[in-house]
Amino acid sequence: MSPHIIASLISGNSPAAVAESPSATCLISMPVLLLVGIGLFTFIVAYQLILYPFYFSPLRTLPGPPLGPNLLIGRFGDILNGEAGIPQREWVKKYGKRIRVVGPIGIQRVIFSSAEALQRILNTNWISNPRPAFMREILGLVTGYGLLTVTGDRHKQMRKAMNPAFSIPNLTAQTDMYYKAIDGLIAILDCRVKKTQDGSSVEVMYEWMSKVTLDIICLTGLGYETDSLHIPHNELAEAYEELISLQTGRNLARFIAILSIPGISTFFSSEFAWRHRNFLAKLPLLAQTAILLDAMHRIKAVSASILREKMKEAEYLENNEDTAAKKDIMSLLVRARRADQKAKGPGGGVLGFAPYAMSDTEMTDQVLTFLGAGHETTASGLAWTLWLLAKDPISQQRLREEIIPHTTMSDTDDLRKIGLGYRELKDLVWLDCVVQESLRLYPPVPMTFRQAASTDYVDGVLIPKGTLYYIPIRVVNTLKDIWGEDAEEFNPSRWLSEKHTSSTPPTLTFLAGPHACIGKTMAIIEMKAVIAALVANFEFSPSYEGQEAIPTAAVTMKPADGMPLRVRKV
Ligand code: HEM
Repeated sequence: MSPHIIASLISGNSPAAVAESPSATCLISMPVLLLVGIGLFTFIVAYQLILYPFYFSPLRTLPGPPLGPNLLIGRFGDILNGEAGIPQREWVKKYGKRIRVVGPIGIQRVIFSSAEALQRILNTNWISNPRPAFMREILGLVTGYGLLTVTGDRHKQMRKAMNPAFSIPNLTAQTDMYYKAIDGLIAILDCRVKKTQDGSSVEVMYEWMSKVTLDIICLTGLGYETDSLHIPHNELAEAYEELISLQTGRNLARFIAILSIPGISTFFSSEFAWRHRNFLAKLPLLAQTAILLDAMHRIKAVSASILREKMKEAEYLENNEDTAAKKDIMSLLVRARRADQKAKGPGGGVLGFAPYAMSDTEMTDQVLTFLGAGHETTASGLAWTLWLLAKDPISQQRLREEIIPHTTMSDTDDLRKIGLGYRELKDLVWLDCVVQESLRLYPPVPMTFRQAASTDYVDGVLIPKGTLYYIPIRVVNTLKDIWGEDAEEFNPSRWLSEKHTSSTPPTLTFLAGPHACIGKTMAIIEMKAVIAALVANFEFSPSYEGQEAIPTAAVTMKPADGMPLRVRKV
């Protein structure tokens, strides 16, 4: 129906008369168009928020929590205000292992927690269930567009190129590199404890863990000395501190909303955006983005310079046949790339196709990925382990008794040095039980997402293309039918039983399938080395009566209060 006819119906004039009077057409048709627009908008909103999820979606028959008091945000409020993974755990307990949750603006998430369903999503059909775009955009901005953001064939190639650098022989060769930072931390804590009158000091343990893990990952991953334990103003340490301070659930929700604007992540990655960050900071909602851009710019500059150094070094080693080659992961990758290029010749891969070799940009992105993926996760894992030991003095003492025979007392100070290698750390049974149990109960990455790229049947449920899967890492790690009635309690002894000493631990802490954490073994060995040295020298207890842990999660699950603990020399 043309606007003239609508206008004539309203005004009572003939359509022709209305058509001849442009001002009348304009006056009358505008409110009508406005009404039609409002009607259409209301319909779209109602369809998205209510009609589709509750009357048309094939997922509507799945059990799950009711929509909640606020139509616009769905159950998102519970997730934002609750402890990481806990609202989901309660829903799984109440509604079962296949549930649907309606989140903000009617977006549906499906939570599967059976082994079969997760196997299908993460392993068998991993290519059709990639990380969703919003997640790749966020990870790309803070950890570079490396292994964490690619999928399919590109991921397969990149992972194949990187796997050798994470092999057991390489990790074994690296273990002694941990101890410079670990010994530094022990000496600092000792000094702080000695300064107090009662021989005990309250230390914000997450901060110390963040520093020691940054120093270790920089040295083992990049061959770069940060020494953030002694030099708090180290440029990399400062930039990461800023990034970590941005990690709150609310900021994450804000970033997801902003990054859903098409093209915005390319803009944020540009030099132009960084140069105009002060202007961006003044715009509503973008203040945090400006801080993020600035921190990432500084981290990228350091990463690029590290890579340049590595390339020079690799060239020098080739020409001088030096045997003292560096053992850090980045040096190994750079040397492997040169060897590969040399063997196949320029453009001379199989059947004339260019062989796969990471570009310089991809290599810089891997530097960022190691720093982003390997630093905070391990720091969180360590802080939670110390917390659990502080609450369980018997397990803590048992651990000390296991470790002390493997230590030596230093001649210069009264500190115990451990210096244990890969194999010895792996063989300490109670240490293994404690670390595995802590990673089960407080997984540093409590959940992740996948998105169905095509329609599929999972666990008998028709999953439409585009459906978001919430991968419930913390929920699966504490399922009572797998772990027993004490599934939500800290009980390291459970790892002594035969059932749990099989080579495949049934936790999802490092995920499963082709995207499972490449740094798993490295992280576990590093955690063991740090915990062993700390517990051999110090006793940890809660810093005040009635202290509770407050896990907060954006990407990693950290203690909201930084985990203050009382530290006393043993
Ligand atoms: C306790 C410490 C750690 C935990 C709990 C952890 C956990 C995880 C999880 C859950 C994922 C899968 C994320 C997803 O697909 O959505 C992952 C992937 C990854 N992690 Fe870790 N991680 C830890 C330490 C490390 C370390 C030390 C490194 C490297 C130096 C590292 C490098 C990576 C990389 C590169 C990926 C992407 C793997 C791929 O997609 O192929 N992580 N990690």
